[in-house]
Amino acid sequence: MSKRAKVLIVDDDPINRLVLEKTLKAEHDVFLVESGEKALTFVKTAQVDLIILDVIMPGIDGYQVLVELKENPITQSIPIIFISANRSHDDEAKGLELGAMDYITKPFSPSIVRVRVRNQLLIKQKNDLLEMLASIDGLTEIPNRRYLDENLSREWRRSKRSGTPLSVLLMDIDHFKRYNDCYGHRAGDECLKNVAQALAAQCERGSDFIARYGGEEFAAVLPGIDRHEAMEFANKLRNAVNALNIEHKASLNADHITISIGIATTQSGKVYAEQALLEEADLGLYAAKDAGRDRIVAR
Ligand SMILES: Nc1nc2c(ncn2[C@@H]2O[C@H](COP(=O)(O)OP(=O)(O)OP(=O)(O)O)[C@@H](O)[C@H]2O)c(=O)[nH]1
Repeated sequence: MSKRAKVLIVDDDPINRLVLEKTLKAEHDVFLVESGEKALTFVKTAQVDLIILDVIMPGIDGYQVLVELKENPITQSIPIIFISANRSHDDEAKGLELGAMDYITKPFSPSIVRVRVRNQLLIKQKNDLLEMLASIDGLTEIPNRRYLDENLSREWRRSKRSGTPLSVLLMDIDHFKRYNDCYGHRAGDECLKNVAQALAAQCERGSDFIARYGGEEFAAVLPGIDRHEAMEFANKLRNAVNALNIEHKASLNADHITISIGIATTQSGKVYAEQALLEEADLGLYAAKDAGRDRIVAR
């Protein structure tokens, strides 16, 4: 791995904790907790790349910790290696069936633990890369529709649970067919790429993102942002595209590339359902096009 991985060791036996720490600390950043409860609290606030989990512990046991980690979308992809004095095949099978990546029996060989941890971290790194590649649009290099659908769904549930607003923006490049016809498809691709990068560069908060919705359409998902703030953000996006000043002599509304934007917010008098949020933003976009393009309409 290019950077040191963070490995959490969960074991109620202080000697085991020390030996595991000594085994791994030359290669990884190691954190130690002595119970399942503390492990669950730890992963809520700290990012962890791998967990070595004792099975038998006072309080909640390793199996239960694993079940809870797998139920939480934030922790479900952390690889878990069980470490246990239980040498029965049934126990090992149970651990693996619950979703552990590996099962090591005590007493363990430090050199084998080191290699097994390294292997699991490599698998995790490759899985993360695949996941990332599957979520990025090949042309514009911003998140794709798949990423949008998954994350909008999650943000919508979070907004519903917490009662905080969620705004969605749909954007479309104006008269893009005429741009392709005038400058050619390759120039059209280049234009899409530049517009996408300019839009994505406006997302300063980690929770906001802009994805390619399809063709020459983009969507922004803004958790915690109300209608007024969404309007301000949309203005920033529109200005950013105008500032690119990409010549478009075939456009019917300007001499350069412009975008139209529709906005929908969960708390604008109505509480929209997840899909209705996109449909409302689309109605806003349609109204912005209808009113002359290069403008914003909030629903
Ligand atoms: N170059 C390029 N063009 C694309 C891509 N995806 C979609 N398009 C083009 O985008 C154009 C969209 O055209 P329309 O939906 O008619 O809309 P428009 O010309 O932008 O007009 P308004 O939306 O009404 O302002 C079509 O000509 C598509 O071929 C792409 O990946 N690359």
